[in-house]
Amino acid sequence: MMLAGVQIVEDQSVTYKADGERDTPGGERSSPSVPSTTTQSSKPPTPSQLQNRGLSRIPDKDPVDIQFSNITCTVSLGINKGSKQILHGVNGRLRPKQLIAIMGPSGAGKSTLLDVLSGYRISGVGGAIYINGRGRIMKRFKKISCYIQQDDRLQGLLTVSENMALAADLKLPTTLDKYEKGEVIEDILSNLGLYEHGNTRGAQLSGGQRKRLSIALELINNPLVMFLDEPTTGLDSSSCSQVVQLCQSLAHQGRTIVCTVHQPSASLFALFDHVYVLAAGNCLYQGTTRNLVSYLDEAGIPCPIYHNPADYVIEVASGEYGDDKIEILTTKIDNGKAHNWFDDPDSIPTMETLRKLYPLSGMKELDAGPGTEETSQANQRSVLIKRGFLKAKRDATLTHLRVMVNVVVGIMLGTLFINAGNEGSRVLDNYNLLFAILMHHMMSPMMLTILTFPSEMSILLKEHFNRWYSLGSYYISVTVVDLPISIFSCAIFSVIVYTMSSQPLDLARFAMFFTISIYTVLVAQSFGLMVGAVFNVVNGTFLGPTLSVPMMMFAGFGVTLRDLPPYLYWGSYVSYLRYGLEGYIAAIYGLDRPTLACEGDIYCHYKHPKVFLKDIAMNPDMFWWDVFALTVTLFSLRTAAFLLLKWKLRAVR
Ligand SMILES: Nc1ncnc2c1ncn2[C@@H]1O[C@H](COP(=O)(O)OP(=O)(O)OP(=O)(O)O)[C@@H](O)[C@H]1O
Repeated sequence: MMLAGVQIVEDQSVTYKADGERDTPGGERSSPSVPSTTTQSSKPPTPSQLQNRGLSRIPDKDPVDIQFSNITCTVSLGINKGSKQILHGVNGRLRPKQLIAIMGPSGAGKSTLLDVLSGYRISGVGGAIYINGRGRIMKRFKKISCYIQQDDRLQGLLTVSENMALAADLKLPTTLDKYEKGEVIEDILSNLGLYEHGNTRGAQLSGGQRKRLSIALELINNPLVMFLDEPTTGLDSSSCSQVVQLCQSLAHQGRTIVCTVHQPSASLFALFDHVYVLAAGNCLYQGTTRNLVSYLDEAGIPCPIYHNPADYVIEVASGEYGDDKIEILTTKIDNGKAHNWFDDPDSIPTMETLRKLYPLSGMKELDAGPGTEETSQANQRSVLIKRGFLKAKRDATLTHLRVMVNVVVGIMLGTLFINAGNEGSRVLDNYNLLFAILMHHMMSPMMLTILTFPSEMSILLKEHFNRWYSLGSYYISVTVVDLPISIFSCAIFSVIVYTMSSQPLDLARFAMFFTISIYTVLVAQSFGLMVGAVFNVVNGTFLGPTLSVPMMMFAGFGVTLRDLPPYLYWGSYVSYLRYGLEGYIAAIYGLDRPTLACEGDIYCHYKHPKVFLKDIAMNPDMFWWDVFALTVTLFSLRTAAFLLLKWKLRAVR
């Protein structure tokens, strides 16, 4: 069988032809200038090779046939800017045991179609998707499918083996013991050529290895349908063919594998069984890879000899040969309704036949189980906590730098305000120190969260969509993992600054001081989480500090609470910094602190703490009220951050 300039021979290997006519068996010659590219590495595996290479866990469930009809996708362009339709009622059929490429020029809607088919995109989507003849039920479909997005969202701090082991703990039934899970992991890693890289961290893998690890992670629960967005982007030709050959062997084992590809080389193109070509949201062709050239011929847009048909069809789709050609092809394929270019189109079962072939009773097992995820919430939490601590141990920013910053800032503030805590003439200095401590506890955890959470967010989106865990389990684990690190860094900072600045050496006062410090850290972090969950790094970095300014204004530091205009007094109730500052004052100057010592004979206005407290209009007896207000703020912000995360997980789709 010939594609233009590319021959697909019996064993599906690819050779270029120097010249000559199409479909003339035996008439092919190799050109010295265009050498034969049939090499072992580009050769797709033969059936026996496949048996050796494929995963030993061949899917034991029914293969999946996907049909979609009249799919539209419309996105809003913003307030008063109208909307844009990306997909214009496309139709198609994705047959099982096939590797299917969705192709088209940039902006044609490939990723959008994949998002819709995988169920990732839900807003603005119209049309119908049928799975084995029945309307797609998302909960059921998610159990048999996975979506691997273009950017590899991997845990860079964990090694390949750790990534796999933790994924196995989340995705395989808890009834399997570690040896059984280990066998699954070994099988996948060996087949994907990653076994030797088991001890390499995710961040240190090459592009091709990262892509293979992304696939390996999703293969753990043996999905029947895999959607891959641009799995070859950014890879060299050898890595590209490795990844596509891998997809091909997985497909031929009984899975339905759909990939978007940009502009595959002829040899890569030949590895796909089926192609679905899009142009500006319309279908130009669907059928076997081999039939593409004949299709173009028949449509009167023949592919020139020596031209890679994949390149040619993309040139046509991008309108290089005129928009009328796009229209001709869209009409010819009936926007994806026609199946004439499939192999043996008459044997393609109808929806009714499929329903009979795969009766509803077969879904019983699939529908069993209470949750969407594979394992219980308790198991998800414990695995995520384990993963969180492993990451925290190695995280240079969130853990090591954070502890270092607390030590360094503690020493700096301690040096700057040395002995200010017990000196009657330096009460105002000490007041400044307490405010500076409050600022430190507010800014560093908030900014750290705003800067680091958006990258976590993309992993959360992928893993949550692919049913690794629920948002609740994730959120609890994040909170649990962070708590000891926050307590540890806050404790170090507090001890350093408290002792260096000579605050009263009284355990009760230190405990009060530390309680307010840790509350401030946790509240600021929750605020950062809220901002980080909704905004990207750039907007978050701007909004976090900007939104914190009113909190500082209402803390009672620059303008005392007494001097706040009555119409702005409400601000002091919502500012957690007000409770923080009041709490610090209660810890240091409350509890009937005796008169302070004054150095020399100078006049010490504030050597009587009561005078100072009166001037700053703060009541030292409000400590427990402050703690209560901070507790309420903490729980409110944590709940708000959770709800915003939940909203975001849906809103991005
Ligand atoms: N949320 C959105 N808002 C506005 N336009 C969008 C949105 N999402 C996608 N588009 C537009 O829809 C078109 C199709 O996008 P899509 O990402 O599906 O294309 P693609 O074929 O995958 O392109 P590429 O190969 O470059 O990734 C593009 O013009 C894109 O700008």
